[in-house]
Amino acid sequence: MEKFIIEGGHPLHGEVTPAGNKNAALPLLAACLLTDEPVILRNVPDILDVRTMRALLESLGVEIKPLDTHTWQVQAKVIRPADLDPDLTRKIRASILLAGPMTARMGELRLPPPGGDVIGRRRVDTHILALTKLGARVTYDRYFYFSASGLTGADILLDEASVTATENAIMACVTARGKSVIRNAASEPHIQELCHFLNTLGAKIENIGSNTLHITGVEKLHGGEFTIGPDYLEVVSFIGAAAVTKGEIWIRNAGNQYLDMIRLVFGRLGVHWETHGDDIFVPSKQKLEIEPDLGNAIPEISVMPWPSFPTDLMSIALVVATQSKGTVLFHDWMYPSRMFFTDKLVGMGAQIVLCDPHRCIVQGPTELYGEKMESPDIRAGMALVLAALSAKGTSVIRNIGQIDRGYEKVDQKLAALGAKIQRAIE
Ligand SMILES: CC(=O)N[C@H]1[C@@H](OP(=O)(O)OP(=O)(O)OC[C@H]2O[C@@H](n3ccc(=O)[nH]c3=O)[C@H](O)[C@@H]2O)O[C@H](CO)[C@@H](O)[C@@H]1O
Ligand SMILES: C=C(OP(=O)(O)O)C(=O)O
Repeated sequence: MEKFIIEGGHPLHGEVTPAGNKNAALPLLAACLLTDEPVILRNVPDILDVRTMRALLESLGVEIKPLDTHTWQVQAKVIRPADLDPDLTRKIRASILLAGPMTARMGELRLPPPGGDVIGRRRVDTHILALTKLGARVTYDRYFYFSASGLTGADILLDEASVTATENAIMACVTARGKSVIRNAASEPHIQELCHFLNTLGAKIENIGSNTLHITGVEKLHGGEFTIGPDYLEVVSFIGAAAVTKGEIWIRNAGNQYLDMIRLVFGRLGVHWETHGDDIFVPSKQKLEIEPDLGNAIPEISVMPWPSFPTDLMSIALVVATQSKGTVLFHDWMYPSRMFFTDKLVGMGAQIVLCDPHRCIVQGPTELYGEKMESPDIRAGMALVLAALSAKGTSVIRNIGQIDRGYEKVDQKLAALGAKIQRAIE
């Protein structure tokens, strides 16, 4: 196991470029199963989850040739519905994304339970609803078994706007016979990217970015090239890191088109940034002050499906709030375990009342002090890094494999910005 040792109190300065979006890279890699021709993917992030997805795809017979660190040639020329290693599927939530393309192309997949962040129950019912609607049979007895003799387009109403279920439904629809409509579809940036990627391979997906997708099935997809967009979660993590250390940074190729709602919410915490083309400048002279609602009411930051504020950024926003003057209520109804890491912030000196598993009140600003902590999940882990960067003294964060799942070389990027951070083996 590895850990980070962080000496806090050093403002970040300089510039940083985000890696490709983890939650786009994973479905795009899975979608390569839909064609037997070569696909070139650029800006593939070098992170643990992507390595796990690579191992899963290779076990199905997919050939993956890195052309350089971030460019892969992927070819699913001859694939087999092999038994997948449960130790691998358990590592990532995105292993469920093999179900749509494998059922579409091979007519079967035996899938051990998917894993991912331990942040509460993670339903797969919506995936089953979508695939069943297209004519697949799904059985579950500790393992999932998906089978089909050809899929037929359908009008699918998702029972919730699940991100990965929408992705599975899209991948299953693009080569299904006839037309499909996916209603109550999620529309996160990675879903939009998956649609654009599939269209470059010959798919016919319309209304991209909306919650009603229209898909006309095509017989076959061909090869192509695609560049994965920047990870907006990493971009905002760096904005947060600059704000809590009172630093001043540039973020290059930040993917500004996806940051509107996030800018609104961070603005309410007193964090502002300038956009220069696709770059971001976070100035050091920020008055971190929480903006109350009308009538001086305590504001609430609540997560919602896209285009609203994403759950994956709540932990980062929460740490920023500990450094802003005022009071704010955070509400994450999606996951029941994402707020428990607040006890670690309280241990560092933050004033937080955890009202229930879904709600907490933060009052700031409070001085934070270095602590020994464990990273419980990817986003809370990164949030603890931010807290440690702004704290007085030295912090130790263990179990950083959680952070490495989704953040590429985060310690090196922070060190280049002037942070005093070291990676060490336990
Ligand atoms: C690999 C990947 O892409 N993972 C992301 C994906 O996970 P994932 O696709 O697993 O998450 P889902 O969108 O399915 O749902 C997240 C949680 O919200 C609940 N829910 C969701 C929508 C809804 O309308 N009603 C509802 O109750 C689900 O039951 C679940 O508990 O999306 C999540 C929500 O943005 C992110 O946290 C994950 O980082
Ligand atoms: C919850 C997350 O990831 P996953 O769905 O892959 O567990 C995340 O990226 O914040």
